[in-house]
Parts: sequence; structure tokens; C-alpha cells
Amino acid sequence: MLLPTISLPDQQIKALLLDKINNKTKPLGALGQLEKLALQIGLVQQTLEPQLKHPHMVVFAASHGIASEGVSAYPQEVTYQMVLNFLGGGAAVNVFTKQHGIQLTLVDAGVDHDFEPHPQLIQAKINYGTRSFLNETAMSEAECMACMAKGKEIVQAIKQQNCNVIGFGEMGIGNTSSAAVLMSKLLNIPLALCTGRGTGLDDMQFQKKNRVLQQALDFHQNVANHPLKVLQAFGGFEIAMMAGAMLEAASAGMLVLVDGFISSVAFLCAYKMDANIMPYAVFCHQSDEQGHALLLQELKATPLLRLSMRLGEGTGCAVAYPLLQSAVTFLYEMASFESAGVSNKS
Ligand SMILES: Cc1cc2ncn([C@H]3O[C@H](COP(=O)(O)O)[C@@H](O)[C@H]3O)c2cc1C
Ligand SMILES: O=C(O)c1cccnc1
Repeated sequence: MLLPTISLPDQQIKALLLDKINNKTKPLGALGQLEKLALQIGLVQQTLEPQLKHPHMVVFAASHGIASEGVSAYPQEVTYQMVLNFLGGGAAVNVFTKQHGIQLTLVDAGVDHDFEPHPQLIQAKINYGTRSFLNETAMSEAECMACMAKGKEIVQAIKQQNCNVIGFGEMGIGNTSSAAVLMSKLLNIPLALCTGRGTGLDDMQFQKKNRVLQQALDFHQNVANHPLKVLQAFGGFEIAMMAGAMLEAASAGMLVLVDGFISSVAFLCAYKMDANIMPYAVFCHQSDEQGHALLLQELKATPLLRLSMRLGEGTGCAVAYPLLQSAVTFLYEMASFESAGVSNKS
């Protein structure tokens, strides 16, 4: 699969955007991160009057072979059960997307279950879960490429609906394990700094998770530090599909809303394939999962929110969405010093 081409936003409009932001009736810089966000959205959309159109959340779900090694506090069947819960409207991400008028789509990227057709569900099953990466590669090269291609296709279809802002969530018991190993390998950071307690492991279980994952990393020590190879070795289908989808979204000039730890690791994979994705990304929140703070630091990313959430599903994107609306709206609606007749500083 050919990676989509991502162009960096033209910087010509930057001075005008800054001028517009700085001339609003407030002390210089007083809207803090909202000002940075407004500038970013204006640059991505190449306009002084950016708009958020048809916001969409895509939740990619998949089963993980590594889950059979006892690395999660919850059983594997929760993955398909939660997909049914999403389709029934009962999960946290349903509540928050509904609250903010964000359209929600589920993707079966590789869940170990056959789902009935449902209008909100995209059937993109690559396989019935990955293999355990403890002693084999999680997926074949063909499966990995198929994930990336499918992610691209899904975003293209959403773009057709005139959407210009898209959030990326996930569901997959065991996927904090996959994400931790991906992060460790791609950033060359000791595993212990990347592994967290996921769904809530106790001390003993957490030690076991660390042991299992270290063993897996040792087994795959000769895997080249190349994002596609690393994804193939340790990835989840949902993570690889999300990476392909994120690249396509940036290539199409959409805002890419990154969620928690797993979504950020998918972003890291995409970023390692094309660093030009960065200006399109909004890091919505910092998860409490150990590893996320460090990952954001490595990406030089400032999250919009810190709420001690550690759920995934795209919930961080959904709760941060009103901040994007505020950023866009103040650009539109706030008076300037001139229009309001307020004296600017001398
Ligand atoms: C009921 C339930 C709902 C969830 N929604 C998201 N996750 C989150 O937890 C999982 C990752 O944690 P681990 O690696 O420890 O399995 C993922 O499915 C993630 O989306 C959930 C987990 C559970 C149990
Ligand atoms: O930050 C996340 O995405 C996360 C953390 C713990 C469990 N599931 C998801």
C-alpha cells in the first residue's frame, strides 16, 4: 500500500491568524492554549474563519492474542461484548459523543466474534484476533498492510460526508500491552516506563504483565526498528488500522483527534511513517495509564485535558471536543479592540 502524501500546512496565513487572535479584546495571550488551538485549526484549514464540520468518532475494535497470557484484569470476551454495548448506545463514548453531537462509527478490525450487520458498524475484520506476540509475530505482513489500507478507506468514506474533524478511539482487551511494547520498541525506551496497569491490574498481575512483555520484546529483539515491522510484530489490528486511518485523515486535511494511550501509540506508528502528520493532530487528554505522559513528552505534545481518565474508546476526544468549538467560536465571535472601541495596550 502506498502511504498517502501529507503536506505541511502552508504557513503564509499564520501572521494573519496571529494578528486576528491578538486583536481580540483580551490581554495578549490570555486565552492560552485555546489560542494555540485556534491557530492550529486555522492553519490546518487555511482560513481565518475555520469551522468544525460533521465531527466523527471512529472506534476500532479488535481481539488480541496476547490477552491469553493474563495481561489484562478483564476477560477477552469483554471486547465483543463492549462492541455490542457500543452498538446498543450504552458505553461511555456513546454518552459523550451524543452529548456533543459527534457521529459515532464502530469498526470491527478483528474481533473474535461474528457480528450481525448494524448501521453503525463497519465490518473490516482482518482476522479473528491477532496471534500472541509472546513467541510469534502478531500479524502477517499482508494483514498489517490490509489494516492500513482499510483504515484509509474508512476515512475516505467519512470525508465524503463533509467531515473535517475526526476522533480515533479503540476497544480491545489486552491492547495496553500491545501499545506498551510498540512504544518501547519504536522510541527505544525501557519497557518498564511504557507499561501500565491497563484495566486495573493489582501489583502481582502488573509484575506478571511486565515479565510477559519483556519476554516478548526479548523474543523479537531482532525485529527492525521500522514502524511497519514493529506493528506487524506487536500490533493489534485496531492499532494498525487506526494508524492508516490517521495518515489518511491528515492527508485529507482533517483534524486528527488523538485519544488516550493506545490511540497515541497508533499515532506514534503513523508519525514514524510520516512526521508531517503532526500539525494535524490534537492531543485531547493525558491518560492516567503509565507511559502516556512520557509518550506525549516524546512527541512534544501538550494535551488539552488531564482528568485522570484511563478508559480509551475515544472518550478523551469526545470530552475535549467542546474546547475545539470554543477555539473556533472565539475567532468568529469575539470583538476586536477596534470593533469594540476598547483601547489596546500602548
Ligand atoms: C468494560 C470495559 C470497557 C472498556 N472500554 C475501554 N476499555 C479499555 O481497556 C482495554 C485495555 O486495557 P487492558 O490492556 O488492561 O485490557 C481496552 O479495551 C481499552 O479500550 C475497556 C475495558 C473494559 C474492561
Ligand atoms: O489511555 C487509554 O487509552 C487506556 C488506558 C487504560 C485502559 N484502556 C485505555
